[in-house]
Amino acid sequence: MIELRELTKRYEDKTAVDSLSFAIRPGQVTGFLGPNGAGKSTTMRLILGLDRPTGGQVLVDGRSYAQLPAPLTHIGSLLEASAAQGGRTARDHLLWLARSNRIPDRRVDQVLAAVGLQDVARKRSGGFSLGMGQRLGIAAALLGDPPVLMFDEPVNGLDPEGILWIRNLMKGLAAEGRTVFVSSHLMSEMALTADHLVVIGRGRLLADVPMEEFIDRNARSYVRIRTPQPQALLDALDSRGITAVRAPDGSWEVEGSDPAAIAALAGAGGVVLEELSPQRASLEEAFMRMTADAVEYHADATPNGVRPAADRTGSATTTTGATS
Ligand SMILES: Nc1ncnc2c1ncn2[C@@H]1O[C@H](COP(=O)(O)OP(=O)(O)OP(=O)(O)O)[C@@H](O)[C@H]1O
Repeated sequence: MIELRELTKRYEDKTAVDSLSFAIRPGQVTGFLGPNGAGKSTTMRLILGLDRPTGGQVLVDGRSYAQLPAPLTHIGSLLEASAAQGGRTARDHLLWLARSNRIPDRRVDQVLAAVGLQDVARKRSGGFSLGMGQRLGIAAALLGDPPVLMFDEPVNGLDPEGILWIRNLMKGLAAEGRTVFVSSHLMSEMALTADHLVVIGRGRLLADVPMEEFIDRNARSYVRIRTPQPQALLDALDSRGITAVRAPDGSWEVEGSDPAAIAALAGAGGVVLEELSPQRASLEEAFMRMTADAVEYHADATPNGVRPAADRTGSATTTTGATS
């Protein structure tokens, strides 16, 4: 378990992490989301003792990182910026880490095999591709067989097979009862991987909820219906006080009713249906809605960055004030 208590980090006049309190629990994958500059990497660095908090504290299995006798056996991590020394072979890099954490040498070959790098174990990591480098970083995280794992943007640079591998790895680690904390900007991937979400914006906690609840609370779900008999459909729905709204593409949308209930009403009214499909909001949609006010860096929506003249008056777009 990782526990943050009123954790705060200020850099001069910038508050990167603002009184964050939450717990990352074992047995599930917890996704860590936030717009650019929200404070995710800073939070992860504080968890690993790479930065000193301005206020509050963070504990890994009840102790601060500095109090952990062999840290890699308590928490394994892959940070975006973490890199092996390019002149060393993959195996030597891991051996060096293992020995400084009292981990037996044989574990090095186990983790190299676990991440699929056994064939290049004796090659210098400087020549590795981005994906191979990520795999080496993950091997290092797994080295101490730790109960807590933390990954910052782990799928960066990985091909589809690598992304699937990471997803299954994380789910597997959580299923073993470990604490898995992962940040990513890839919403579709996060939706497939995480059970729980922690969302921050401008250093502050915005949400700490199960994935399903986050989507349900922050985005719209509805049933989409297509019929050649719209009036008959509206009448059938109206008999139960259900309202359908016409979408621009000619379909009808009903919120707050399940497809089975609508099918039963349509069937009873003899209404022909060409489509009846539940439309579940995406994590991306929910995330955009929740963090709209916490986004510091907005880009113009136009392809060349030049807004249409009509849009150039008033206070619209570009960058909002970044103070918190
Ligand atoms: N060493 C530092 N000195 C000054 N400001 C910093 C430092 N590190 C981070 N910041 C600032 O703190 C804020 C949070 O940065 P951080 O890198 O933690 O965000 P993030 O959520 O990881 O962003 P991204 O998604 O873009 O990686 C940013 O405004 C950043 O500019």
